Amino acid sequence: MDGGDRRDEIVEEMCRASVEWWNTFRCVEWIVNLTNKIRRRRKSSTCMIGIEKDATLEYMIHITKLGQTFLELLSEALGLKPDHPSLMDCGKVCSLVCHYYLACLESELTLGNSQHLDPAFLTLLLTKQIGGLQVLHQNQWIDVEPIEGGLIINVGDFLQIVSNGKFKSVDHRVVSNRVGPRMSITLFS
Ligand SMILES: O=C(O)CCC(=O)C(=O)O
Ligand SMILES: [Fe+2]
Repeated sequence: MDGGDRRDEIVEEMCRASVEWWNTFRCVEWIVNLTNKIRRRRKSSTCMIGIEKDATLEYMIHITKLGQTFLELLSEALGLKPDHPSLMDCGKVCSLVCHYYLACLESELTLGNSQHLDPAFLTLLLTKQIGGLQVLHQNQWIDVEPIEGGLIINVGDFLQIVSNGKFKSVDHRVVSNRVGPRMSITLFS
């Protein structure tokens, strides 16, 4: 993803998102292509506690690149050059976190993940089918529906700082579900 023909349009949408205080983005179809590519190479991978090590490493490489492309687009949305160093140095260090939320019969009594902001530039979140993520927008919790084969990208604290508050760190939480388990893989970049 580099925005291709739609690059200008995407940058404009990002500007609008910051003005309207939506700091959650959806990146569709990216995962479908990547999963197919990784699957073709699966045979050579080594299993580590049920997680395929090679596939995980390959996923990290691609998603880190995607995070950097996203930062380029955000730079442009801030009126900077896409390779502006202050933003390009961000996103070089990242960590991958996997969450496993059990189904909960009394889901109204608890949360999967309580209200918080992410201490990162961007959070790139992969989750399938089961919802639960909510973002706080104008004092209301809004459901962020998972997109099959897509990613949810949230602005974190550091991006809020380097953008002088133009992009806002997303206040979010994960509610519990009666169905499950729900899994998510988060890259903090
Ligand atoms: O599991 C999710 O959907 C969100 C996880 C999250 O907010 C986090 O890892 O910081
Ligand atoms: Fe988070």
